Amino acid sequence: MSYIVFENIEKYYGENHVLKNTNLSIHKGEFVTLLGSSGCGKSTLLRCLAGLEGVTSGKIFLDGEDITFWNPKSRNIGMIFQQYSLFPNMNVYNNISFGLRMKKVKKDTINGLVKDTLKIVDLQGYEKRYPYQLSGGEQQRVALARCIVTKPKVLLLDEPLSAVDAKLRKSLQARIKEIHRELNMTSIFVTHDQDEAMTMSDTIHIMRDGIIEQSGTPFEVYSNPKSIFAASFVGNYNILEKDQFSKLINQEYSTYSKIVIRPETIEISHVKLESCKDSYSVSGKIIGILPQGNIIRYTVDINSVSLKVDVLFNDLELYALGQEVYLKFKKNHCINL
Ligand SMILES: Nc1ncnc2c1ncn2[C@@H]1O[C@H](COP(=O)(O)OP(=O)(O)OP(=O)(O)O)[C@@H](O)[C@H]1O
Repeated sequence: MSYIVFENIEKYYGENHVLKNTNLSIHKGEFVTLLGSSGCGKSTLLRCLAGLEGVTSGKIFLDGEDITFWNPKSRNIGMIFQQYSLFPNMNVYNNISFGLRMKKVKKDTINGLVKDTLKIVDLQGYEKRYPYQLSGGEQQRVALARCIVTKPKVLLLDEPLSAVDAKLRKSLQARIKEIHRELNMTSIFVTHDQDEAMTMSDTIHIMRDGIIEQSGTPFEVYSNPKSIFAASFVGNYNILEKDQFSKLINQEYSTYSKIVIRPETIEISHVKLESCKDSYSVSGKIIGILPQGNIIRYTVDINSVSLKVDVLFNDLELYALGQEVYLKFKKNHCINL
């Protein structure tokens, strides 16, 4: 049975129709990511679950109970935002213990819980520091500690890493994943960063304009996007019109769809690559070279059609602008959408 269920959710802000008959089910212990462009309703969905916003219509269930009209406190849901939102006048201990003190938990119990939680977020010894004495990453870990110390049923993370630099972001991603595994806490993560979604999630829900466009494991949505929108969100697909594709393979291609091909599935060589029944072989000229970390992205012109090809940046062959090259790609890697 699903642990969290959004059932036919409609949400209007005045005239603005934000959630449009949104349906979504999440299992207990799952790490789920909502991935979508700015303004598509990701935060609104989280805020409705936390009870910070009411829904216009529809129902929300948590652990078998209809919580649609429950007040936020009784839902037992923790939420972390992009802004660290710590109390600036409280030290780390008091920030973390705040929720427990409000619940009138015994002092000894609080001490134990804060100590255990500081260990989980790797901040032992930071109890007396104030937020201004912490780095951005440390502040975000305190915010995480403050949230998990009350053992919420669900952890909501609304772009918690968008304000930290790229390197720290990677290590916090890993830490959040570890904590999720240790505590087996059902978590919903919001991002518009596809790499982050791929790294973190058991399931990705791609959201578009208030509806869930596609759901699946990172592998499923990456290897089998169901729409051009989904393809443009996960991976860097070559998206070709039918006419362009026909020009590319130099034969009439008889579907009315668009064709998408992932750049890393295309083989490139300076020698002719023999075609076979399950693949296409073409030749073209390098018209663009773009190093991207450990990958080089070549743009190749084939019969006036541009194709991006990604190659691992190792000590194998490099190609020069203007060079004639041969490409080969499998027919089952050409996805019709
Ligand atoms: N409190 C509010 N009052 C009125 N409109 C709002 C309110 N909160 C959000 N909106 C509008 O609802 C729409 C969805 O906003 P939401 O914050 O859910 O999007 P999002 O997908 O989380 O975007 P982002 O990635 O930019 O955070 C936007 O058009 C936004 O302007």
